[in-house]
Amino acid sequence: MQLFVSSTKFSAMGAGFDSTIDIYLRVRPISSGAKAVLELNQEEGRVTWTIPRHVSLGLANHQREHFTFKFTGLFDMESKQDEVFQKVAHKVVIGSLDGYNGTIFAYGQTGSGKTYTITGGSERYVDRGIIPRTISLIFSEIAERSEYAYTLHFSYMEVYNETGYDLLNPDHETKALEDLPKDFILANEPIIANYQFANAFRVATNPDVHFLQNPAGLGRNQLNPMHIRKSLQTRVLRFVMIATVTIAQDQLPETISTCRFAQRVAMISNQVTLNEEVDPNLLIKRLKQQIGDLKGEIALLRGENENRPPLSASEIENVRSRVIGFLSDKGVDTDLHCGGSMMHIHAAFQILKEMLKHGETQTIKSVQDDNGSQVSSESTVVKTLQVKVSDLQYQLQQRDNEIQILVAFIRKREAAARNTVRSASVQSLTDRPPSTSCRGSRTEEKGGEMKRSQLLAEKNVTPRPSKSADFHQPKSTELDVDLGVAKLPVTSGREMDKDKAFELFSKGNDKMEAIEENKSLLIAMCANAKALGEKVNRARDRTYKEGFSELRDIKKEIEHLHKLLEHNGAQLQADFEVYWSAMTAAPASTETSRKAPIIPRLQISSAIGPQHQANQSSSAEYKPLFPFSSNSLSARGSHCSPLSVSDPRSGSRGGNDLRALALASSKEHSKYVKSPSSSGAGQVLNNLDNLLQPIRRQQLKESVNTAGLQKVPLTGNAAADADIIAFYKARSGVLKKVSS
Ligand SMILES: Nc1ncnc2c1ncn2[C@@H]1O[C@H](COP(=O)(O)OP(=O)(O)OP(=O)(O)O)[C@@H](O)[C@H]1O
Repeated sequence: MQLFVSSTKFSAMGAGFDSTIDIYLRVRPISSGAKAVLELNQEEGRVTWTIPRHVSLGLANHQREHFTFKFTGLFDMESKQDEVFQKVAHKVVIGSLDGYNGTIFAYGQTGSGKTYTITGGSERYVDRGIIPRTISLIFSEIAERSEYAYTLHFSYMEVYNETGYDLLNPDHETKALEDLPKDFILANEPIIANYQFANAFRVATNPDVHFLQNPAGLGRNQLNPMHIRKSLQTRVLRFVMIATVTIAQDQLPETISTCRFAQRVAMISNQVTLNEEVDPNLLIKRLKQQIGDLKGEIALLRGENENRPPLSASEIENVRSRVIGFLSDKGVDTDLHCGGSMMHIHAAFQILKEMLKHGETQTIKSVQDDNGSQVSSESTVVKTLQVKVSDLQYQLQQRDNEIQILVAFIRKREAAARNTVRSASVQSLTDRPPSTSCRGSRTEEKGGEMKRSQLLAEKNVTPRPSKSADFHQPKSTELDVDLGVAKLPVTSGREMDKDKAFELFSKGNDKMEAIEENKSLLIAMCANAKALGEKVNRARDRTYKEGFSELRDIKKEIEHLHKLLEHNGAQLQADFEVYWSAMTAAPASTETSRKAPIIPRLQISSAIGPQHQANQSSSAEYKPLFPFSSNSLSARGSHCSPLSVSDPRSGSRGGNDLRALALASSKEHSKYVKSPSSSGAGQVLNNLDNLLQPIRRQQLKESVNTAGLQKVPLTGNAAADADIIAFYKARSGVLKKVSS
């Protein structure tokens, strides 16, 4: 899928859905001093321009006073970049992630705000345009869509009439469109090095994103419908278009022409289809499965594959209960699923036949008894009763199963308890001479009780005390021993079967009861502790994750702001160099100072921070605030810096040269601006990195564990480790594929 963001409308999101192209109108604020001649009225998506008569008289279109155009939406002079993005681009970007190509295209006369809308203003963060906001949205969306893997290709091109050139290619070679690879829009290699968001691409998961930028100065006359069709074919016609206009008097004809053009574009029908690229292996697997299913169905219909033994009684019962369920269901659409073979189907019909016969007998009986009035109700009652019986049988079976499980469980517990108590009690019983009492000595018994209490106290469990610490006194030491409940014939303690003796001994013994009770308590508490532990872990994971993604987003924003500040700083310094050269080269006449247009820019730029101003006046030891080298800045090319110093819109390459010159000499004069190492943003980023580090480590560890890659040699460096793990995961994927 591709998303083109270019200096133009696209709205339809449904597969195979026909729609017209959405056209938005954006009105640029007029410059101070310019005269607004158009009155803008908006109602129900219609925009009406009212031109005062004295203005319209000067127009070539014969004194029309009203023009009415229809747009999907209007952004007036007050509209902010965020609003434009949310209304125009958000759905297109999300649509591109869902598999629909998307194009956002700004169209309008020179200076009407195409670049401002698409790329954004270069000085204030809030002024960032559709491209940077799109990139942010794509990355935050794919972070949420962990079930998909995305690969992002990014290109940045200028298309001017029939030529285009790659803004990310350092040689900036201009080529005719037909000389560019035919699929240049589809398959540009990821060119990211020069773009300020390059770091973000480390994530390496994204949809194809293509950004097109029309050149400075490209107006309505150069980019007409003919060029659109020839250059970018239907692909570009799947778009959202933003028509940019100004209501200044001198732009009036262009504004009206832009609106007319927009109306024509709005009439183009736009068909959007879902791009689905399926992994060939997955497709083969899916088709094989389909073939298997179809073969099974054919065999079933032909009555083949029935060389299996006849249905067992329980299988027939199963079919019967399904048939009963089917008949008792009141829904008309209910299906009868009686099993996977012809035999099952035959059995179902057989059962139905029996039931029908049975119903007939009942009917005949009923007719004889009652002369017909109860026929249907009686057969219904029979059916209902049959259903109930079958239900009850089923429930009985369930209960039986549960009882079996419980009995097995209790037996297991009893055996465990026997082992514990036997070592403490039975041992003393059998080791003692037969003439002595079977009761243990008080000291031993107390000792045993103490151990149990200590154990339970350590586990923080309140034990149930035994009713009596003593065993019953024996009535006879010769023939039998009174164990309170059971009489145990004694010939010799040593000859007695130990297990049997213990069983009889412990039966009804209140100590045994206490042990059982305390044991259940312990089990319950363990289960509770386990549940609580899991709950705590879940809560902790959730909090960590939420906190982490919030921190990561904030960090992204701060990094961006930081870069923006650096960039603005470099501009400021360059502007200052130009200003300084001009001031030092020319004689300092009052006239020159009055004409110098650069001074207000210095004042604006100094708004970077009051601290900067204070430092400037208090010390001569300043380092550059934004230490771009002249090389690094010129390598960024025209897409990274405005073209001129005094007027960012002038588009003059001369302005660029001036800046390059200024930057070359900026090292010498860099003392006027403060070092970034002490800047607040740098500090905040460091702090955030420190905060994110342990969480990243934890995430890395988790991803290693999840992937079963515990033996992967890691370096301790988060970025390097992430690459190593990605490599190992890819490798194990390939091995799996090869082995399958
Ligand atoms: N909505 C707006 N709010 C504030 N300033 C704006 C707005 N639109 C445009 N501008 C400013 O107006 C000037 C011209 O805008 P921009 O460069 O975007 O025009 P353009 O249509 O791209 O022109 P060209 O076709 O010559 O490249 C710039 O200084 C820009 O910052």
